[in-house]
Amino acid sequence: MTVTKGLEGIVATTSSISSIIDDTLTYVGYNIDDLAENATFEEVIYLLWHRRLPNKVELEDLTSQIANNMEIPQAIIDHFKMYDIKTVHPMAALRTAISFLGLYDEEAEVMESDANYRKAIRIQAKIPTIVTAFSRIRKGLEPVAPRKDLNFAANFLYMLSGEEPSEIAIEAFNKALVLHADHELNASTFTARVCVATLSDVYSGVTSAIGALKGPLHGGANEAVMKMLSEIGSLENVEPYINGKLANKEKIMGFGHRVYRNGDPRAKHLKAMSKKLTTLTGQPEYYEMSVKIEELVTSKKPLPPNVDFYSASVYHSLGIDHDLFTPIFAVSRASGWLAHILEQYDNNRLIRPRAEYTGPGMQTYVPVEER
Ligand SMILES: CC(=O)SCCNC(=O)CCNC(=O)[C@H](O)C(C)(C)COP(=O)(O)OP(=O)(O)OC[C@H]1O[C@@H](n2cnc3c(N)ncnc32)[C@H](O)[C@@H]1OP(=O)(O)O
Ligand SMILES: O=C([O-])CC(=O)C(=O)O
Repeated sequence: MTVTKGLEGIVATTSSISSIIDDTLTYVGYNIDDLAENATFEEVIYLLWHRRLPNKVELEDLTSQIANNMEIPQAIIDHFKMYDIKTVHPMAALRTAISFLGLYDEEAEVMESDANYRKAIRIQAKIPTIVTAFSRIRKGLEPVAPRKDLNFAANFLYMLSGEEPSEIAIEAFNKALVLHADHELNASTFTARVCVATLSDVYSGVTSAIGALKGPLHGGANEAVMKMLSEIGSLENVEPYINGKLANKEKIMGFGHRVYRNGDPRAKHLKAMSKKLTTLTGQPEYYEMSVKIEELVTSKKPLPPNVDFYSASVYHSLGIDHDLFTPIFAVSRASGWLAHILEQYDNNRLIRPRAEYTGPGMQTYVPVEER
């Protein structure tokens, strides 16, 4: 048996959803740069789920299906109100809420592909409502109901703050959603596929994926980047802080990637947005610190920034609480998870690799009294 730690380089499935070839990311053959500049998140959802861009009617249909499904069961709101949620991480709340949501879906256990598609719509539509409701309830505020006249990005920002967001904020948030939507066989997507490959249900697949995204080596890195920026606090402190971390062999969050070797193509878009938004909101120091960290880290190690690095200062500039950064990643990545879940069902085989055993050799059972 040959063990490949972390399954590096192992090709575990075929997929027609997204690809990373020579450091270029495409969704269904469309370069991420093209989509980031031009597409709405709703178009990307359609693209990932249907493997083609929608025409106007198809896009309107998907948009209205999402708008009609954004409300969440009162039980989820009551549940959030029941606990002292100030100490609960929003990713833990989201993981629990998606699982809970499955209890309110009459089709949860129906495995036909049409029913699975309908569940995909419902989950995608309700994720922003869940995240924003949680955020408001823990601040002692009432959740804000979604509005049918706002697009996906605008609705999220509106439900979060209760105020209509600016065009600049909507455009930036939409772009962030587009950039995070899918990423080949990343850890959370793989988790979702492993789960549903047992022919478990869609809610189980998404719940498992949220658990995997939460970790700081994956989606949790964006919150960790913001923690680092806050700890650093000033331009002068960048060098001693980063040098100290590297000397202690600690990881610098938001840097490195399992697949990209010459840089993550999404990072440049977030970097440009970070520059624009931090300037607009009068907090240029967050961008300046980030650039200095990038210069320092890349001068010492072949570790370019990944998608999580500049997204931290982007979300911070949008006035979003730092522990909501990873739930926002989930709001976007749900579209990719759901595409992969549907693809897995379409061509399923149980995913079950092997482990090389390294424990003791054969032993003989000894009764507890004799041990
Ligand atoms: C959306 C996403 O999931 S993007 C990734 C988000 N995660 C992060 O930003 C966390 C920081 N980065 C990392 O931990 C890693 O780079 C990962 C998890 C992204 C990729 O991990 P792997 O491919 O397993 O690389 P691995 O952790 O083995 O690192 C290889 C070498 O580079 C070093 N390295 C990798 N990333 C970093 C980093 N961010 N800071 C410092 N050193 C690093 C490792 O210490 C290791 O060094 P060594 O060979 O001297 O022991
Ligand atoms: O692909 C990965 O390993 C992590 C990543 O960048 C993502 O999920 O967006």
